[in-house]
Amino acid sequence: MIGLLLRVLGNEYAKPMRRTVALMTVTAIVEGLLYALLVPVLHKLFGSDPAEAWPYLLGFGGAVAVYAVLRYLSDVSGMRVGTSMLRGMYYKLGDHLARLPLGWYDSTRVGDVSTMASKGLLAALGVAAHLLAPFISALVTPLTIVAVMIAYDWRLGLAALAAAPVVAVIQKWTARSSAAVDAERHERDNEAAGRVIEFIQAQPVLRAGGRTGERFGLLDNALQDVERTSRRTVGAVLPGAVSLTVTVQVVFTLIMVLGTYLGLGGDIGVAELLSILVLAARCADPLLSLSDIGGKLRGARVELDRLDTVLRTAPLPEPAEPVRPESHGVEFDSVTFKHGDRLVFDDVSLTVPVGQRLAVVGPSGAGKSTLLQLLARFYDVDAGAVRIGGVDVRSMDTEDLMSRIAIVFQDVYLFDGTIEQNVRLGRPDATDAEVRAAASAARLDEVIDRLPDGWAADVGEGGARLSGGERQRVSIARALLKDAPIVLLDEVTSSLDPVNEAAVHEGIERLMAGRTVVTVAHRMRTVRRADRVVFLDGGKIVEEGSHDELLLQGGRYADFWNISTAATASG
Ligand SMILES: Nc1ncnc2c1ncn2[C@@H]1O[C@H](COP(=O)(O)OP(=O)(O)OP(=O)(O)O)[C@@H](O)[C@H]1O
Repeated sequence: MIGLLLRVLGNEYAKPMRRTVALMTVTAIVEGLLYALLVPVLHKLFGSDPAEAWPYLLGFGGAVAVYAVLRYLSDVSGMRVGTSMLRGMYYKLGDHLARLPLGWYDSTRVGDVSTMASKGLLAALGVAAHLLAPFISALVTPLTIVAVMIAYDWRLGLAALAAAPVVAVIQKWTARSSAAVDAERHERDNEAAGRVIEFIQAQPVLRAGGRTGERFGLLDNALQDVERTSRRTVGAVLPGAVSLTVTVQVVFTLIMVLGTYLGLGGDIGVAELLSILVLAARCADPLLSLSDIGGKLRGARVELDRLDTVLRTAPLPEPAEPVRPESHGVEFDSVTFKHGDRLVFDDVSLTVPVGQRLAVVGPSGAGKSTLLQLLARFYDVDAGAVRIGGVDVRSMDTEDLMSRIAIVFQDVYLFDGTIEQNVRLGRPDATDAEVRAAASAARLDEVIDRLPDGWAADVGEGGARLSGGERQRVSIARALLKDAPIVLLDEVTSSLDPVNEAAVHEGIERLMAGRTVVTVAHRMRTVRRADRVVFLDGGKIVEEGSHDELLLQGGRYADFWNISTAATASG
């Protein structure tokens, strides 16, 4: 477990961790010796002169004081290591997430990463701060007591020691039988958490569609799964917990019977027997807590394993000697790309010369958005190359690549902050005048004028306080401020109101001016203004030319537009 923690976090924590474990072990030994001091105390108290117990009682008091100090120090040390690990883990996870390919972030990751950043990291903290000390104490204190018992009366000591292998076997057995269920339980918990988020987010759609019952069903199923796996977890752990309790009770009874036998035979006195029984009882408590601590440690292990898996996910390789392109034409050279088993591009080639506009059209699922994603290196291609200014994007430094591309997606994400902060993300070092110029070019100024707090208006989480068209305008202002030579645009499919539509269109025209542009196009006027159009389907470019040429050809593109325009007209 500690090995896993150190692997996940890095070896810089090895030294403080070793120190903490050593301190906790010494504390546990002192705790065991403390109980051992009860033997002479009881011996003297039941002896001929009970006053002789005083020096031992004072010694006991001193030992309690030493133990208290050690306990304090080891708890503080555990807490310190835990919190510094938590901080380190946050940074490590944050740095790593920032380097993972953007394609890694599909919708299922949100739940995973948020669970990891909360439960996973707290598990790491918990191991050092809360679980390690009781775990070490539960193992070392009884062993120390047994050592004292052996020194005192080897027969009774050995009887107590007999518990050790049985306890070890039970612990191993419980760990093994619960491992699979623990992992499944974790999956189910995550799934249920995801369903709850989905259920909350989908409320407007569900209510509008009157399908709340069905969705409740999905959530119900997930919760029932959680309940089922919880029951299985209890089923897997219970035999171990019961066996542990029974073993401890059996050994205790054995010591009592053996002690009574030895006492009756005159081998040991009442005081000795009483002392041994007190020691045996002190052994039992920490041993019994082992099953509880073991369960918590196993839970922490599952979280740490998942964290480890994410941290081992390789970021896209960075070139040793990055190349900086001189110009900004873009090119797909015999690109083949798969999403899992789905072949999205099969040997696709296209070029967009500097300053030209390419519109990408095709049926749903044809790979239009993926084309933009490959240009921005969300993923690496499986064969062929994507080039910018003749340079393979894999040979470019990622930061450099991203600085040359402005992306406007359909779904705009805004951070919970002011409009100004959100626009400034495009270029954090821009002057106020530049930010305002970009906002006005994106027709965002009229939105700002309407809002009571103007520039300082808070957009809410995800931009919830703005309309879809207004969010688009913020995103266009961001892209304008960035002033990148390449623009990738995923045109909004949902219809905007006429005012927003005109404003968004105007902003986009300004954004595209003089830049190399690749647009996923859904509107006739976007396609008309493009220099060239490609029609994607079945992993290939099936038609290519200007809008007018393609319409004249009367092929797939013409059919596609006739159907879409008829649908728009009738809608
Ligand atoms: N993250 C992903 N994991 C697996 N498959 C994916 C992923 N993203 C997209 N796909 C698949 O790749 C194919 C192309 O998807 P893409 O989103 O590029 O299509 P599109 O032409 O933009 O579709 P639409 O017009 O509906 O947005 C689809 O079959 C889709 O199911």
